Amino acid sequence: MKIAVTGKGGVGKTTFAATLARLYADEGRKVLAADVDPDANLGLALGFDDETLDSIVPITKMRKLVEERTGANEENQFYRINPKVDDIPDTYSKEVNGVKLLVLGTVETGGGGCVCPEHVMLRRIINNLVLHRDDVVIMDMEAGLEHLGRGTTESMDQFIVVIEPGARSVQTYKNVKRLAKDLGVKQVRVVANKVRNEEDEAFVKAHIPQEDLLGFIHYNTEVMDADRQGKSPYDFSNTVKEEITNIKNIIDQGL
Ligand SMILES: Nc1ncnc2c1ncn2[C@@H]1O[C@H](COP(=O)(O)OP(=O)(O)OP(=O)(O)O)[C@@H](O)[C@H]1O
Repeated sequence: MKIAVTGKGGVGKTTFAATLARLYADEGRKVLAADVDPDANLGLALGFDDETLDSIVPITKMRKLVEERTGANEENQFYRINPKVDDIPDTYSKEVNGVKLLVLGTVETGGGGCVCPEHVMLRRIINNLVLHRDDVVIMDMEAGLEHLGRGTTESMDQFIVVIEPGARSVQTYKNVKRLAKDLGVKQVRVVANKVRNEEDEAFVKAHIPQEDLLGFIHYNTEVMDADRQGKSPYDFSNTVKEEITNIKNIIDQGL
């Protein structure tokens, strides 16, 4: 199962991605969670301690590794566009609560899809995760899709946008849907988070087609408490766990 979770900063992609990862791990599945976010914080939500997290360097910031694999350095502007990366997920991930975390970080492409060595590495690792791993892969990504090539998206099982009940989030969903269509993604699905009441639910239902709506996660102060204490929301809120379990069931049934 390969799942990409996208959305604007702060909407709750990390909360959702981390909880989903832990639910799969609880079933005994091998789970790899990849953090492809400039504000990489998936580790905390999975349950890592601060010390371990401080020791993790995102792959895209490992200059030596990028140089070694791509052949690019200050003198050499030419580099391999197909660097070897298949060993990277196992070598550079760390495990907690049954989930392996691989922090990739991100590369600023200015929306134009730069072809710097770091970006080549990032795209190739993501491609490798999606095409060549047989376990569950959950990617926590920023809204842009520039790290995904067509070959990658065609093999992705779920493309999920996390939104809040508001016009700006709906706009993000529409933008992602447009970009995703160009990349051959069959369906972009939505998880509406921080839903407070029936009006919020009605707003979401009015703006998101029924077939794209995976479910709701309600606004819950336990999630904020977990965040404040640097803990996994999974260990703090049974309600959110149940809501995300319901969403997972829909995903698993292939509905
Ligand atoms: N259902 C919820 N109820 C209340 N607060 C929530 C809920 N979901 C997320 N939050 C809070 O919203 C904030 C952002 O959540 P989270 O880090 O999961 O979002 P994100 O989209 O991954 O953000 P970023 O892009 O900055 O990584 C956190 O403080 C989190 O505790």
